[in-house]
Amino acid sequence: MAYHIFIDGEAGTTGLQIRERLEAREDIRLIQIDPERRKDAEARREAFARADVAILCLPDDAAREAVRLCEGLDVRLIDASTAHRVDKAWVFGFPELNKDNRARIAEAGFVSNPGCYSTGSIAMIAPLVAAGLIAPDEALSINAVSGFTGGGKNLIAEYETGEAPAHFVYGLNQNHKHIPEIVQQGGLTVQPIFAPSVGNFAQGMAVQLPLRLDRRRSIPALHDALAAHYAGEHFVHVLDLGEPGARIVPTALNGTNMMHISVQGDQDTGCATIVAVLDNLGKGASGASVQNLNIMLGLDETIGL
Ligand SMILES: NC(=O)C1=CN([C@@H]2O[C@H](COP(=O)(O)OP(=O)(O)OC[C@H]3O[C@@H](n4cnc5c(N)ncnc54)[C@H](OP(=O)(O)O)[C@@H]3O)[C@@H](O)[C@H]2O)C=CC1
Ligand SMILES: CC(=O)N[C@@H](CCC(=O)OP(=O)(O)O)C(=O)O
Repeated sequence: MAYHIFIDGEAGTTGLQIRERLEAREDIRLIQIDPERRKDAEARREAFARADVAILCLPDDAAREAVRLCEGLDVRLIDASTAHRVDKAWVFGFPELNKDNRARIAEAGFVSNPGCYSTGSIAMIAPLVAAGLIAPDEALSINAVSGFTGGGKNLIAEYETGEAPAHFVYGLNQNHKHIPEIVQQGGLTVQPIFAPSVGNFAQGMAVQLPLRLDRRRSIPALHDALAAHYAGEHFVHVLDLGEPGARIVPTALNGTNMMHISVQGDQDTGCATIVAVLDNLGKGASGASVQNLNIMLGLDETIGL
């Protein structure tokens, strides 16, 4: 038996990498529409009607429109956009979030994938809030660097034509679209200061969470809480203390659905950083979509990843 899957926006950056991960699979039949009609509501509704699961790889407004097109149809949805991430009617698509979330994804009709920066941020913050090592109202800051594919076709074009700088910081008004989901799913009551940036490399990202240490919140305590949370997980690994060495490279996990989390710092000065490394198009988008699809279909979540 094969499952019928429709990737709405399959020619885009995220959609293309999902298609690459699915097209060789015997258990999946991809539903495709004539590229000329890719924005045609009728053609898309016909595709949704034939699908067991549809994956939305669209700008936010088009994702909202897709949900309207699916009204009355028996199709389950995974949305890679920002449109539904803090919507309580949708299950947040980070299976490793807590002990219940994988089962919720398995049963869900509507799954909203985290953003790429959010995946790294929430992966570090949520377990530490749950362990009482970060207070929900603590003044946190998050610094990050992403490859330019994170900005989709438009930013890719800027880099390919050589217009874009080697590195730039942005999100300076503190209104980045990932902040609401980081607050909600991180278990925070106070908005963190978020400082994203883009470098001249296609894929990969490093997300840093600087933290002050004290006697209770020591480097081993942070490490052990994260290691306990992710024990047994296939795609999220907490590195041993000292393992990353002096340099952490954002591109280290490119082409995979992995995320590595490491804790480093200096107990004497009370300064530490936790760092999450992932591929923005792997665990940050396309890989995560396939992992969630596998979970929703009741399959081994590592198939094709
Ligand atoms: N890139 C990344 O690292 C990540 C992206 N995301 C999210 O995934 C979604 C897709 O992003 P990304 O792949 O980067 O974006 P792209 O711009 O690369 O691709 C978007 C695709 O959607 C198509 N599209 C636009 N409007 C419609 C419509 N009304 N109906 C059907 N198709 C439409 C576009 O077609 P055309 O080009 O012809 O207009 C394009 O193929 C976004 O919401 C993004 O925020 C999430 C996590 C990470
Ligand atoms: C480098 C870059 O531009 N990144 C994008 C986020 C990419 C992403 O995760 O998009 P979604 O929120 O739709 O999931 C940005 O900062 O807006």
